[in-house]
Order: sequence, then structure tokens, then C-alpha cells
Amino acid sequence: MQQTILIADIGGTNSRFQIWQRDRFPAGQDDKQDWLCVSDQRYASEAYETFDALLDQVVASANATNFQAVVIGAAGPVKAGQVQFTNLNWFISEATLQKRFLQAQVALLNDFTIAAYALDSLTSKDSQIIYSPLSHQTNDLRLLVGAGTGLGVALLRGYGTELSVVATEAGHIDFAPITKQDSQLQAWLMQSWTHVSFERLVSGDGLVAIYQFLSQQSAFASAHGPSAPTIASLADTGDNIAIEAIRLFWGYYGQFIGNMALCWPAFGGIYIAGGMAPKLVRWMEVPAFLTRLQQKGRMQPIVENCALHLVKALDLGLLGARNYASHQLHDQPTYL
Ligand SMILES: Nc1ncnc2c1ncn2[C@@H]1O[C@H](COP(=O)(O)OP(=O)(O)OP(=O)(O)O)[C@@H](O)[C@H]1O
Repeated sequence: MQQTILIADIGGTNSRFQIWQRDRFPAGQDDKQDWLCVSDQRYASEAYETFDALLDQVVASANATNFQAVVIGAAGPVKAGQVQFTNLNWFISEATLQKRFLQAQVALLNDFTIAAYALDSLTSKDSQIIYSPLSHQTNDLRLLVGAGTGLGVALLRGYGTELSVVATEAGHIDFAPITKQDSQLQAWLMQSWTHVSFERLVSGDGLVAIYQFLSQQSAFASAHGPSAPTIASLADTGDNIAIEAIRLFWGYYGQFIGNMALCWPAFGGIYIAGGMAPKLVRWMEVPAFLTRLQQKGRMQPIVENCALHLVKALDLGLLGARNYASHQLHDQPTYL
């Protein structure tokens, strides 16, 4: 019997869909068949008015229709099987998906929750250690943090089939200025938003905002001036404002990760994922990044005990969704 799954990682900027198939042997026989990717499509999210409009197109162009599992990771808080996207005017309902894919096991989860199910499958090529603690205190707590269109955080406890994941909206905690320049940046951002969260700085638009602040623009306007990829290209050509903007971006990213480690002492490791880190890693000054991450006063030793991994694999969400779907279809206990 053939099994077909539809998986998706839906972000504020990019929507990624894959269809995988495998031959499934009857129970009791060797069923460790490899999945084969039969479709891999990427779309610009904002080109579609609704998620359903995009899904119509994906399903119409797919050469498979009979899915046994449909797993969707979405960039927003999932409550009672529904998600309103944080950085996109989209809505998804698990019940509507289930009606559409009647035969399938359908799951709608937060994108960082689903990405967390990929961590145990990462190989040494997929991630790089950027900090290892000198002394080791261990527990099974891990953190997945990632800046892209937004700033996502998931908390992991346990491993393998015992893994449990807690989705958070921690990217929306208040930004806390440390230097005079940080305070000026915060005040400048407060002209646009009453709540200046870390996501306002540690995200694609965040990098744009920092650049505009340094360029002495009167107020933030996401459509004005260079985009985040252009700022990265400008830095490559030696543009001082772009270089400084990326330097500040990494500092705020480090400060945020350190705050997360104080809330959840992740002695099992902190994994930095999301679309931006791999693209800006050449500008990461590790000592400066670690200083801002670990400078936590009397509680610095807690943060210093957390190893830091930079995840280079860009398809973490899809890998996690495939693991999740595969698990759903397996005669094994589901994830906790
Ligand atoms: N070369 C680059 N340098 C810096 N930032 C970039 C680069 N390319 C894209 N970005 C920014 O990365 C962000 C998209 O990241 P990502 O691919 O993780 O998106 P996403 O999964 O749609 O986001 P999310 O899941 O946070 O909603 C955009 O804000 C974009 O401007």
C-alpha cells in the first residue's frame, strides 16, 4: 500500500509545501521504508489573499490527491485548532482542513512547534556549534529560537517519541534597552508602536527598522528604503550603516536568547533557526554576540551553561512536519 502525505511550513513571507510518498508494508513486516519527495513547491505568501486560495492551487497542481496525513505548521498562535497569522492577514482552521481532506489525519500546529520535531533528525552538517559550556550541567530542556518574518520560540522537553513541545509567543516580550543608543532606538520605534517587542528588532522588518533608525529616517516605514536582503548585500559592499545595523541586530538577537535561557534553562542546548541567521552568519561577531547573550548579572552562570547551535538547514519546518506525519501514520505511540 502506498502512503502519501502533504506537509507545509507556512511563514509570513514564504509558504513551503511538499508531498512525500512511501510504500507501506502490512503490519509486522519491515515498514522502515524511505519517504520519497514527489513535489516541493515554494510560494510568496503575500501573493495570495487567503491560505485557502493558495491551498487550492497546490492541490490542483499536485499529481496526488489521496493523502493519508496533512500536517501544516503556521506562523501564529494556534488556539482550539485555529490560527490567525501574526504577520499576514491569513486564517487557517483545522476543522475546515479536515473537511477538505476527509480521509487524512490532519494536524495544524504552530510553525515552531512543528520545527521542533526536526531537531532529533539533524545531522552534523545541518547545524554548527557556536558555543559549548566549559562545565556541563545537563537536563533535557532545549530551546528552539528563530528570526524570520517574525521571532519564534518553542520549548522542548525529552527526546524521540517522548518529546513534548510547548509553543510560546516569547518573541513578543518587551524589548529592554541596555545602552543609550538602545533607548533612543526604542523611543524612535514607539512613534510607530506602543508595544516595542523584541520581534520589532529581531526579524526581517526589525533589521529594516534598525537600518532606518541609523539612517536618521524620521519614523519607521517598512516599504521605504532597502529591504532586509538588500541591507545584507549593502553590508557586503562595505556600507557602514548596513554593517552597523547587522551588528546591532545580532546584539539584540543575543540579548533575547539570553533572556529565553533565564526563563527556561536549556542545558540540553539552544538551537538558533529561522531564515535570517544562516544569511547573516558571516556578520556574526561571536564574542560580542555572546557578551550580550550572557551578560545577565548574578544569573550569568545559568546562561553560560547552555550550548548554542546554529541551524543551517533552512527546511526545519518541513523536516519536522514530515517526522510528525510519519509518526502519525506509524503504529507507534504519538508524540506526547
Ligand atoms: N539575505 C537576507 N538577509 C537578511 N534577511 C533576509 C535575507 N533574505 C530574506 N531575509 C528576510 O528573512 C525574512 C524571511 O525569513 P523566513 O524565510 O524564515 O520566512 P518565514 O518562514 O516566511 O517567516 P516566519 O516563519 O517568521 O513568518 C524576511 O523578513 C526577509 O526579508
